[in-house]
Amino acid sequence: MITLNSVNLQYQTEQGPIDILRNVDLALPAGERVAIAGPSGSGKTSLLLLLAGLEAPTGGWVEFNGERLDALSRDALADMRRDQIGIVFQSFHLIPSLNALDNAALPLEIAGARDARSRVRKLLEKVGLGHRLTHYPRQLSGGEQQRVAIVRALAHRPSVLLADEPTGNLDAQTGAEVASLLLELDAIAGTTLVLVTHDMALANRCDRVLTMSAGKLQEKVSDHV
Ligand SMILES: Nc1ncnc2c1ncn2[C@@H]1O[C@H](COP(=O)(O)OP(=O)(O)OP(=O)(O)O)[C@@H](O)[C@H]1O
Repeated sequence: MITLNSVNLQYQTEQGPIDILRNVDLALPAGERVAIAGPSGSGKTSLLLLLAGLEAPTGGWVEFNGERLDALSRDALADMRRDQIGIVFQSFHLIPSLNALDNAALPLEIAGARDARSRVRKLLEKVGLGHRLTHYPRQLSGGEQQRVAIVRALAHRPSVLLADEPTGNLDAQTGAEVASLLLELDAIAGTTLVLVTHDMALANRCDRVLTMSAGKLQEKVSDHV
């Protein structure tokens, strides 16, 4: 279970402080899939950064399985991120000089897993990239690159997958295929999913849809209202 408790996030700028997140409460039971929609600039990415422990709230606190992140040492927080969290970005963020297999295996290898490459190879085969293992990112389509990125994010079996517009750079059909793979792998692993997306068809495939508006989080009201 992850909780955000009266979380505020404020940035200091030359024009003065700006409030990015305002009094956000959220409880994510293990295995739940939550979509977060909302206009550009409303604070969705900032929310993911807080959940990943990459940003600290300026008010309130984040809890991960009963432990407050602000009570963890820097090393403990880094370990928690490495072991428990996977992230998929809109623009893939693969390393250009590594092939698909090496890209996807990198976090596992850093974590010292002995079976990293065989585990990742199996996952890449599962997402239909068995024939692309030695291809570099520039030789892969956007959809293929995102599939590599999804394998990279899930290979270490994190308890939480954070996805920031994972289909945002893909055409509709490729996006739908990548989304299906992401949801399928997530379901098999039972990973908690927080998915930021503008795509309401994708959002509605999650258990719950929340909307972010000017730094406030709300349960989405029905489309038909
Ligand atoms: N380090 C920072 N310093 C100051 N302002 C920031 C910083 N990071 C983000 N912001 C501002 O915080 C607000 C929320 O940004 P965020 O990226 O969370 O929005 P978003 O909902 O994810 O938007 P999008 O859908 O366009 O990705 C924006 O107005 C952004 O300009």
